[in-house]
Amino acid sequence: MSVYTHLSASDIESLLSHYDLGALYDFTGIESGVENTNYFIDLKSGSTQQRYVLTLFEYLPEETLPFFINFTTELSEGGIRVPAPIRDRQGQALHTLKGKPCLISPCFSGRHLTTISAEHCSQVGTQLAKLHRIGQKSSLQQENQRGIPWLKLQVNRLSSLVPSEEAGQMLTLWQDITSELSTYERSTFSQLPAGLIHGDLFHDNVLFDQGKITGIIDFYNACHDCLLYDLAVTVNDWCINPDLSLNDNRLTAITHAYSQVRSFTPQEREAWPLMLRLAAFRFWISRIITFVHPEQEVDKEHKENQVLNFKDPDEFKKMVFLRSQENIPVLP
Ligand SMILES: Nc1ncnc2c1ncn2[C@@H]1O[C@H](COP(=O)(O)OP(=O)(O)OP(=O)(O)O)[C@@H](O)[C@H]1O
Ligand SMILES: N[C@@H](CCO)C(=O)O
Repeated sequence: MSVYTHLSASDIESLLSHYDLGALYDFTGIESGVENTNYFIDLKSGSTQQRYVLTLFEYLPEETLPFFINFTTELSEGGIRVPAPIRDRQGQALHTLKGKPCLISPCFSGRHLTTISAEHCSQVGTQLAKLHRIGQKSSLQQENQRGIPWLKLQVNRLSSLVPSEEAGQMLTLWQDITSELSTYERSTFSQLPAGLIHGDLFHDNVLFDQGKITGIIDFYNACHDCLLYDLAVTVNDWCINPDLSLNDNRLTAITHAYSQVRSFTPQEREAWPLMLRLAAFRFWISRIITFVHPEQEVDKEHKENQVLNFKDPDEFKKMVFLRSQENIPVLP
């Protein structure tokens, strides 16, 4: 279970003393999740009971959190259902508990999907495009911490840590991607629409209740980057067959719904196949670092926190190969 920092009722009550949300009635550690400690906290105010999510940040430094607080607040004000943190009596969202930064957020009903349909993908496409429209207008700043320079650094570091056959595959795939990128560099890529993106819109970060999206969570990879990259990350998780190839129906549903809100540019259509490979490569590398070589994470302070929910890096290695071989449908 991914509760790395254990809290008592009095720990939570000391935090709640800054807010007017009600009295602690119950609390439960949340088992899913990888990086942070999350608790459901049930509060009672008069005869009303309300559930919130308390997140303790195990790795993210405190100074990075205002961006996530402000971005989710902008999105929420723009009508997207995201967990904009709740502010205390002084208007402050960020607190510290047991030496770790923490936030209280609204809790959405429902669960993430275990079976994904084209209709679900259509809803996600619409919400992602709306999120991007807000993200394009935002003046908030946040670099992609896992962009091209990071990938380059990690490929170099990991090639001496992973088995030699895998190191060879990693270098070859990376060279293929970067050489294709360099041919695009001046024209296509520099002209791709960019803005703030979610960065990790896997299906376990979207909650559904009775077939409808109730909330998009986990903005801790949000940053400024190409909007198309965010769609590629999303498609590589939502629109795949069991063999990881692209599922045509779901892909059509997500891309058409997206394009109803924000039209794709000719440069985006051209860059799409490469973007799918780049997005798959990014998660291959981050999964190796998180799950196979966690000692490579920059923050050494928390290395006693063994990662509890394993995600297989090899799925994404296989996907990078597949995306360069399969026929990629043109964007609408
Ligand atoms: N606002 C929310 N409303 C309802 N449930 C939530 C909310 N935030 C988190 N959860 C629940 O907590 C689980 C873990 O949250 P999350 O995915 O943010 O974990 P994490 O460890 O912070 O991130 P990651 O898994 O990407 O490392 C979710 O799968 C969901 O079940
Ligand atoms: N969504 C990521 C984990 C959290 O960033 C993955 O599946 O590798």
